[in-house]
Amino acid sequence: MFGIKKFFSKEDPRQTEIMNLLNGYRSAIFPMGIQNEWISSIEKQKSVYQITLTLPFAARSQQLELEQYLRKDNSIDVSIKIETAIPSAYKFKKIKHIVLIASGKGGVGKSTTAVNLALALQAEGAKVGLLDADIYGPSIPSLLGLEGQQPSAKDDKTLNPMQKYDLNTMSIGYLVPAEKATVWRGPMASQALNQLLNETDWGELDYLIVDMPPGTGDIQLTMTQKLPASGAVIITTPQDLALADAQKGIAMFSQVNLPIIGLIENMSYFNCQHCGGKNALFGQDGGSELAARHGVPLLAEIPLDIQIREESEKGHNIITQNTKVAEHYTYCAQLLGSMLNLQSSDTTGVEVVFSDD
Ligand SMILES: Nc1ncnc2c1ncn2[C@@H]1O[C@H](COP(=O)(O)OP(=O)(O)OP(=O)(O)O)[C@@H](O)[C@H]1O
Repeated sequence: MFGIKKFFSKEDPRQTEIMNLLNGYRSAIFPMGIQNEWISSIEKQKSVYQITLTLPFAARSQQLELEQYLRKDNSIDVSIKIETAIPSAYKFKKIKHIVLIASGKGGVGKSTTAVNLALALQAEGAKVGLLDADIYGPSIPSLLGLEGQQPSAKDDKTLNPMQKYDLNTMSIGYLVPAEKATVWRGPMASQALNQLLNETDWGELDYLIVDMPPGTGDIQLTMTQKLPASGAVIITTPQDLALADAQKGIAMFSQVNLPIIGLIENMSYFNCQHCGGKNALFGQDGGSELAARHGVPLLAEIPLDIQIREESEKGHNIITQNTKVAEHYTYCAQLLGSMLNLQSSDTTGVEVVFSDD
């Protein structure tokens, strides 16, 4: 990485002050501040300092918070531009990170969360693919409004991914009628996943988000072992049964030494339309307690929201609609990228602790 100093036109104490302030900034997304090698340039144009940051994870919309921080407490007039350059150690083909989205139990909103996280990562500046590994119940085609469409062949051996909202996606649902896949036995399902992963021309991706089949049985374990993943995100709801199954998911990934990037509690609460208050209809704090018990980050508490269900059913992109609900996924995507960056950095690895219970 380049040193910031060479971009200074001449010694300006304000530039050093900005650098120091950015180094000292702390938030959940930047637990260790903005590092010097991420500051590409600081240039004064008229009275405004133009700052370009090149981050190793996708967090484009952090620009506003950082500008506010520099302006408010330190009265520096700044304009920040955030670029993304995720370190390019390819884990598989030209894919930098494969991230598994899993749940111990069906119906907790795993696929919906996988799609919205993929879209949020993309909107924040990453190049993203989405692989539907839920061989028995593929829902990615309908969540992206691509039902009934089929991918084209690149050559005898390779398929072009289906594209929607700038995501590259592949699903068994594009290739086989649903009733056929549901009768497949474990080895066939696992082989189908292998083919979807290996025989798709994914192109260059920062993240490949994989929507795993629900559950923690042999099929999920075999699939996990076959995927060269960087880590897993577990989706749960606050209900006791879902939490108990999420715990089994944590145990399954620990068995194969796959880091848990974090837990997402979906359908956490409901915003009452009348009083505006939060209604914890499925229980309270279950996700945060489970995360704390296992030493994994809680990446988000996503509300039960009618807009999520309605827009998902229509295959719409809720992330680009700038809704309140989109903010949850955006923040979660930034946190996921930041955690993954910390986990994959040699010097600053986050220790993930698994307890026996
Ligand atoms: N936060 C939410 N608010 C409202 N509805 C939601 C939310 N999350 C998911 N849903 C809805 O819940 C239903 C189940 O979601 P989804 O299909 O994503 O679950 P899943 O865990 O992937 O299910 P399966 O395990 O069967 O594949 C869908 O109708 C979806 O629109």
